[in-house]
Amino acid sequence: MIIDRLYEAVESKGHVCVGLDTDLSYIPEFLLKKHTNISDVIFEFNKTIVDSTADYASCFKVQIAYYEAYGLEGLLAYKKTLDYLREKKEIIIADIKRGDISKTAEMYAKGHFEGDFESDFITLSPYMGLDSIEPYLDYVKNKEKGLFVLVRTSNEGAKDIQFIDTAEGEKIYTTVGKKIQTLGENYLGKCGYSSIGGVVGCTHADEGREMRKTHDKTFFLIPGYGAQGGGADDVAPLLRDGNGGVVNSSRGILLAYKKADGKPEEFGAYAREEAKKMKEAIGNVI
Ligand SMILES: O=c1ccn([C@@H]2O[C@H](COP(=O)(O)O)[C@@H](O)[C@H]2O)c(=O)[nH]1
Repeated sequence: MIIDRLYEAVESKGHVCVGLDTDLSYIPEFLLKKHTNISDVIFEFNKTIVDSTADYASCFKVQIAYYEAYGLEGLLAYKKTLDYLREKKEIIIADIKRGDISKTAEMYAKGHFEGDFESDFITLSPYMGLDSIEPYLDYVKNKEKGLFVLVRTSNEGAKDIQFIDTAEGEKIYTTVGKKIQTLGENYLGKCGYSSIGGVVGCTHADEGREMRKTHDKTFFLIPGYGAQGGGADDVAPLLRDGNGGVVNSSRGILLAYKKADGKPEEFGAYAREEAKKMKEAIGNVI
């Protein structure tokens, strides 16, 4: 099961998941000038970030929106980035947040678990129900692939829907979390966690703490660290026995050189330092 690979990567390298949310405005001027096409610019930036942070990262999350935004050139950069990560044997989470009727989901599964855009894990929205997740399950069971389903997201507006009380007297996100854990029990790895994980932001630590208690088999993808205000203390309640989740930081790592007012040529070194600091900060509180 793919979750065993991720669990082992956390054991050996820590919890940091580097987010490759590469907006052109994050890329230093010297790199923008060096190439004539966008795909090469984005890819060289990503390659430097990957090479610089890999020692401290258990996985990389590639947010597809940042690539789709640049059309075909962006998608070419997306593919080159995935190929490079695979070549380096890094674990790839494609943040695609899909959710659709099962026939369409079959095509999303094929598109992101096979071919040009193949990744190890993808993110899904559960809004359309469990039948929208069904088409991915064969890949989870037989093809070493995994899912992270949105449960309690990191954004402020998460409350608008995820906090609505259900007829059973619990919040929608609680119900979703339970359904994901129940479904996931059919896809457990040797590590005790399921290859069907949940997305739980670290910007609301109290709910996270509750969820961790009941979700003993659900591995968490935890966004919200750094740019969204989450820190190591907020992450700790979401982890369990030193494992159980990976923590994403995108802008915090990609833009570390700008925040420090550092030399643009050294953006990789700043990203590395930030990933190292993050790994250590989380390591110190768990
Ligand atoms: O609840 C969620 C789910 C996904 N995200 C994604 O994570 C990163 C966060 O980026 P930062 O720059 O570290 O804030 C981004 O790709 C989001 O789409 C999330 O933030 N919250």
